[in-house]
Parts: sequence; C-alpha cells; structure tokens
Amino acid sequence: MLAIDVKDLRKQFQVQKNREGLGGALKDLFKREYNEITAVKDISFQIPQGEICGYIGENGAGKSTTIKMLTGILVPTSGHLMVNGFVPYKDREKFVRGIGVVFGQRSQLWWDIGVIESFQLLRKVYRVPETEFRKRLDELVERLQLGELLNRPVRKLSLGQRMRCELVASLLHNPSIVFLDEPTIGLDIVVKTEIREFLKKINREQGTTILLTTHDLQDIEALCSRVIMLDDGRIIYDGGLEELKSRWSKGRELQFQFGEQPSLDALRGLTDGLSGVEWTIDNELTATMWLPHEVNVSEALGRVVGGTSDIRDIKITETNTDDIVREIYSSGSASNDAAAKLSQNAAGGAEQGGTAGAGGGAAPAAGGAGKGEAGTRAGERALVAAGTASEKEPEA
Ligand SMILES: Nc1ncnc2c1ncn2[C@@H]1O[C@H](COP(=O)(O)OP(=O)(O)OP(=O)(O)O)[C@@H](O)[C@H]1O
Repeated sequence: MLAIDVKDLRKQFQVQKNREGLGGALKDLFKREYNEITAVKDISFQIPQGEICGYIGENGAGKSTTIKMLTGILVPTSGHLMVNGFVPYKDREKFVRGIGVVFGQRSQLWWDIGVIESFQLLRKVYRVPETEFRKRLDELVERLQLGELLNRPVRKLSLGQRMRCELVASLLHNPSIVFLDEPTIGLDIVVKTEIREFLKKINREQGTTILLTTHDLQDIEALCSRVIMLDDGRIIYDGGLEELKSRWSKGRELQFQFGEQPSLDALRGLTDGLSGVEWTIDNELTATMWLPHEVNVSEALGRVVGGTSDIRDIKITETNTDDIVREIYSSGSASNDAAAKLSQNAAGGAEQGGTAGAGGGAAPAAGGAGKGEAGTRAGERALVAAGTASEKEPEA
C-alpha cells in the first residue's frame, strides 16, 4: 500500500490587501480586497510504505504548506490526497493515530510541565493503552537517552534535549508515517548524528515511512534515497539522490599525489584531446584534475597512470549535494534549461517512486472553507494531536 498518494494537490491562500492612508483604511472597512497566493501548484507524488523521502526547496517553496495538508492541518484548495489510507482533513480522529509529526521550530510539548507529563497527555490524546505506552516509552527513552530529562519542564531543556523529546512524543503511539519538518534545525553535529541514526533505525526495524523537510542537505545525504524538490510550489525533481548528483553535478575531481613535483604542462599533455579536462597544481606534490561527466573517468585515469611513474595516492571527489542544489536554485530552474532537465528526471523519478495508486478519492475542497483558530503553537499542537481539522486564517 502507498503511504502517501498525492494527485494535483493545490493550495491557495487569500491574503488581505491593505489600502494606504485613512481613506484606504475606511474603504477596507467596507470592502476588503484580497490577493491570492498559490503556495502549492498541482503537485503529484507517491510514497510507498517504508521509504525515507526528503522534501526540499528554498524558503517559501511550499514545503510546510504541503506537510500541513498531508497532516490534515490545512484543507487543500483542490486535488486528491490519501495518507495511510485516509483523507487527512476528513477522517481526523482515526488518521492522527497513524501519523507522527515534528515541527522543528514549534513544540508539541507543554512548556511548563515535566516531559513525562506531556507524554502522558499525548498518550491520552492518542488513546494508547498504559502497558503499551510504558513499553514503548522505555524503549524510546533508552534509545534517545532521555532518562534524567523526563521530569524536567520542557522550558528547561536545551534545544537538542527538547528535540529528542519531540521525537519521542511523535512516536509514542507507534505511527507508521512520521512527518519531520526541520527536525535537526539549530542542533550541533553530535545531536544531529544521533537523531539521524535513530531515524534510520526506526525505519529499518519498524518500516516507518518518513517524510523529511530540511534545509540541511547532510540530513538528506544521511537518510534519504529519494528526494522531492520544490520550487515556487511545483515539483522540479522527484527521484534518487544519486541520480540527482550524477545528472546535476557537472563533473568530478580527481586529486593525485605524486612522488615528485608534477609539471602543469606535462599533466595537460597527458589529457590532451579530452575535452573540458582541466588541471590545477595544489601544492608541491599534488595536482587536481577536473573532469566533466562526458569524459570517461577510466580513460582519463588510464592516461595519467600510464604517463606518470610515481603516483602515491588518488582521491575522487564528487560535487556534494549542497553545491548541486545551490546551483539548481541559483540557475533559476523554472526559467531555463535546468527545468527541462529536471522535469525529465521527475518523469524517471515518478516511475522509480513506486506504483501508481488508485487515486486519492478526496473531493476537492474549497480553499476558504472551514477556517478556524490555528496558527499558535498550542493551536497547531492541538490540531495535530487532537484531530480537529481546521484551516489557518490567511495572514493580513
Ligand atoms: N497562512 C498563510 N497565508 C498566506 N500565505 C501563506 C500562508 N502560509 C504560507 N503562505 C505562503 O505560501 C508560500 C509557501 O510557504 P511555505 O511556508 O509552505 O514555504 P516553505 O517551503 O515551507 O518555506 P520555509 O522553508 O521558509 O519554511 C509562501 O509564499 C508563504 O508566504
């Protein structure tokens, strides 16, 4: 079964226009004018159970809006959406029992009470039987080394400690899908690594599906085999991380360490005729060859090895994901060549991403319908936990 099945999903927000001056304010009193912002523009993707998928994009690309629709906090303007076999904003009560959510920048824990008391409250919200809760809590506490933190109020925890508690809170009811929105934001590398290892483990051992939104591409490298990349509300890439790297990195670097000082001319001579290959001397004994993807590595390597007598070491470096993604965004993907290249990938990625589902089954909902209180930290927590579908009031 598909964990997540999204088809032509769209979300528009109406944003109030404020007219200038007193006259404008008076006019606003009688007749409001609105601008429409389309945060998510008819996106489609499917995530099979047990996958860890990275959901990335620049600020304002539409990631959080998607996650909020997937978790039932926001009602889509149109499109179909099935998560865990439910339409998130409809079958709230049953739906929330199967999902876990961590919004890295917001807490789902109550600030002033002990961590354990927050967990107890969540146990009641999710209706987890006490014995099951104890067993699960002990296991999670041990894995994330929360022991002595359990009785402290959340406000006294460090960010790293709080984030470990947030993860436990999202997993207490043993959800089969976890949505993580920036789970490692602001954490030091030790805690980041711990959290990544923990996520890998629950995915491996329990088959938990994870959708991960992050600006930290190291998270993606460490965890995700698949990446969905958004730009201005549209999916511009959906496929494997390796494929993204190999298609998008322009080339790779081979660094050679020689036994004696190399000459730039001699090195250039060795790769003569291999178009695009460039050499730089790094220091007395090392030189780096930059080679575009079109040039066969073994041919270039063969020429250097065959033409020099004393190679001590060779290092191959791929362009890393950070560089690639930065380049995709800075090239203005929606407006040039890059977009075409990426949409080709997207087609390939969709095939790879899993079997086509039976479709969402959710009737398109009117974007403006069902507005209610949300937006506050507690509001969002309550929405996710308690299963009250609601919609964020557009911001003025
Ligand atoms: N409640 C809202 N009312 C009006 N506009 C909104 C609302 N929520 C989001 N938007 C707009 O929708 C667009 C997408 O926002 P979203 O928060 O989904 O982006 P994001 O990719 O999560 O960005 P970030 O990485 O900064 O969190 C932005 O232009 C944002 O201003």
